[in-house]
Amino acid sequence: MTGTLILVRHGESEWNLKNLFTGWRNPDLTEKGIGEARAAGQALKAKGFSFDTTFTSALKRAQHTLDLILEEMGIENVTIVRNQALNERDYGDLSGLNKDDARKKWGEEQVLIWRRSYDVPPPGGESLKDTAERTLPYYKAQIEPRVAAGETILVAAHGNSLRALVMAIEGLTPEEILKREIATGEPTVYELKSDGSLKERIKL
Ligand SMILES: O=C(O)[C@@H](CO)OP(=O)(O)O
Repeated sequence: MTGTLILVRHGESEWNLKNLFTGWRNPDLTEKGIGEARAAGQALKAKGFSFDTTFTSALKRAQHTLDLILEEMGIENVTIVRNQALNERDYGDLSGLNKDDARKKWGEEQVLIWRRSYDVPPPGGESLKDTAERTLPYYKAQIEPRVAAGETILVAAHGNSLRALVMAIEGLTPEEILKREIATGEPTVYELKSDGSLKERIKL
């Protein structure tokens, strides 16, 4: 038996547009982000998907994206599980700062290390490794068993919480996952085997 896991990053947020470090701060989607979420819903509808359960983070931009996808698909009665284990990585003291201003203050290289190293956290925040250490146990306990049992599950989350999941599902190294940019509002479909391992990755 195979199950289906669909991962989607939220649409463009107000702080993506302003080029601010976001993390656990809580901006909503922009008009463009709303359009991206609706387009994701249309793409999933065109493929005939329906969901046994859906998951999202405790943050507005991901929750709103999920709501818009379900609305576009005409799905009203599905369970929505919201949990902060799926939140974006906490950017600590960088949260709310402009990414270009941060580069001017700390230098290009240091900011790149904070943004795209595996285990160097930004001051007061989480590295990707820290993020994976809270996101993966949640995935293993709450999401993977459902997919392994043959369900179809949609997860609307964030660039770095999804990186943690993709790394585990695709068996990527830290170097490989850090090169993977997860675009806003573009669903990826994974067919998983009954032991949770990857059968096929389909980009919509
Ligand atoms: O600001 C953030 O929270 C994230 C995602 O937008 O940024 P980055 O691309 O640096 O991981």
